[in-house]
Amino acid sequence: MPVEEFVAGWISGALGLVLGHPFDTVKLLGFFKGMSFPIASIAMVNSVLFGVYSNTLLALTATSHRERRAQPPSYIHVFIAGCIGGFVQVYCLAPFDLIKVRLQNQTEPRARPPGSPPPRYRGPVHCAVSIFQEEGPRGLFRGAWALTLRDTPTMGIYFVTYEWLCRQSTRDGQDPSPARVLVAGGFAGIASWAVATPLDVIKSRLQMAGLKRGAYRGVLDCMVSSARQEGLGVFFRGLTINSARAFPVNAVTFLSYEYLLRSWG
Ligand SMILES: C[N+](C)(C)CCCC[C@H](N)C(=O)O
Repeated sequence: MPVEEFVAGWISGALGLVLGHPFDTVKLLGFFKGMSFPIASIAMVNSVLFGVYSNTLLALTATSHRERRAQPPSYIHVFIAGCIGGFVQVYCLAPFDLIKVRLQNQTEPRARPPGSPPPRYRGPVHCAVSIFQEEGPRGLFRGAWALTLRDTPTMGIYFVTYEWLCRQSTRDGQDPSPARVLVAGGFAGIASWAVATPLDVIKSRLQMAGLKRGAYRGVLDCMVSSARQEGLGVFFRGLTINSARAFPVNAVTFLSYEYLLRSWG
């Protein structure tokens, strides 16, 4: 199994993340604080995504990434490979994403009034250990089903949008220009996040609900009760910030992925 796609996915995920972190944190001070945990986790998750995607395309079309400009795969193959990549990466992403959501949802120590109790989780490792102890090993996968529903089809959309935009105004057999790759990567991020946002809202609610037992019975129950209480607008919460973040993150991720692979021949 060719591994360079895994390595390129690793590095490009880390580079994309550096740009996305301020959007993820949305706190004006300390933008780049606490980045080592997301870098390590997202790099690994991106490596699995791009590695599985590329190797699935190899299995489906018998073309390696070097041959794919001369013999472009069909969009249906790109979509299937993207869905499989998205499905597999969820099992890597789920515990990291849960920890990220739990940490981001606790009030910053400097924002709490004096005398209030200390934050529940002291950092990523403490958070993982506490979830394991308080909610069991399965607790670390809370929201994983919603994450699977969110990422399987939308990663297909992600790679199809990228390929389609790259092929526009690029002559057959030629590599797309760096500007093309940036734009295609950026819009691939926006398109996939636009479709992913409703399930992203549900996923985060299920991940937080682990703290209050019995809050929701599952994905459907969470969808119905959120919509009943807050209206359909609830499914679009965070759409603007997700899209604003998605453009730079995915532009840089695809640019570095493509150029790392090209530079390795
Ligand atoms: C499938 N979904 C839309 C959720 C994500 C697609 C882009 C993934 C990228 N690592 C990012 O964080 O933007």
